[in-house]
Amino acid sequence: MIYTCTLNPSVDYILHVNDFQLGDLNRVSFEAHYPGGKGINVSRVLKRVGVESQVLGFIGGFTGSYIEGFLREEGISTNFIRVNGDTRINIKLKTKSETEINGQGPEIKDSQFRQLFKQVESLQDGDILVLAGSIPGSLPGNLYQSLSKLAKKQGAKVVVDMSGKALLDVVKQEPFFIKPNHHELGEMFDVIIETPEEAIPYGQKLLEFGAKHVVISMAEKGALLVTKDAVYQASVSKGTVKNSVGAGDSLVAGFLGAYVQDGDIVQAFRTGVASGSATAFSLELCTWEDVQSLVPKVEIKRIG
Ligand SMILES: Nc1ncnc2c1ncn2[C@@H]1O[C@H](COP(=O)(O)OP(=O)(O)OP(=O)(O)O)[C@@H](O)[C@H]1O
Ligand SMILES: O=P(O)(O)OC[C@@]1(O)O[C@H](CO)[C@@H](O)[C@@H]1O
Repeated sequence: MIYTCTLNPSVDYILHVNDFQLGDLNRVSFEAHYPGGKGINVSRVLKRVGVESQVLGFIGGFTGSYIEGFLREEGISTNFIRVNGDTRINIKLKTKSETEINGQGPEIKDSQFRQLFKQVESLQDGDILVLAGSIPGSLPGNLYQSLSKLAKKQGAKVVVDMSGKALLDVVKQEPFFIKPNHHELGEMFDVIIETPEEAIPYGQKLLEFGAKHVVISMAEKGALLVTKDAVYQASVSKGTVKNSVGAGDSLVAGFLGAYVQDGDIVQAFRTGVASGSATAFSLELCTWEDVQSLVPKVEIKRIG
């Protein structure tokens, strides 16, 4: 079973404003809201590509109930831990560019935090645990490291999608797959990474530190897959970007979904990249049809 863990879920409130004026009253031309948070997005896309998963994490209040109900309607299994405060609302403002304002999220108490460890302790050999998104301020910063260690002890594979230097400690737990974007990779090593050539040596460092497969996503420039045997580059097809929120999560879901279905890493990479682009070209998360139409258009070449 695949378990996705979102420590700080959100309701994503999407607003399109044609001619946004800071400090003025602006009227929206389009608005929508969806459950959000990286692990939740991964589970929603997995469902669309035909792979079941269970969503773990902390939710609270009316926003938490909305998320739980929405996922239930989509037929996605959840095992949330309830907290006292309200799950956050994250604003995604699309004007000429995209601006995101993410909330802090509710406080998580020790007793609630221990329940999550119990859930991870019950993972079994062959399970996959996806740890994705930011760690709320009330939880220890090294939480992904401890959860990865525990999951590994249970025989589960771990997938991590997080930003910040803490990923350098998490990779010591030998995650099966990590997906920094090129900015996050640069931040980890205090360098600026603009091109695939600049990214490769740092992807290889993450392998040396313990990660098994590293995908470095580079938005419209595609992505790189770095493994111990080879480096692959994927180029993405051109399209009109409608919403890039969740593109990285869709890459993770497409990769995992294809991997659990046929075990081929390069094909998983191709499906992951197609899924990321399919989401970027949609108003919401990608559908199975969107992904299928882009898979043949992803060009992959071995460059190392
Ligand atoms: N403008 C775009 N055109 C085509 N494909 C895109 C575009 N933006 C993103 N993608 C696809 O989505 C994948 C992930 O995008 P990106 O590198 O922006 O991840 P991310 O920073 O984790 O995204 P986010 O945090 O917004 O979910 C890319 O590898 C690519 O396949
Ligand atoms: O604040 P975090 O946890 O880093 O990111 C949360 C978030 O921006 O990530 C998702 C897109 O990847 C959105 O659904 C959600 O609002």
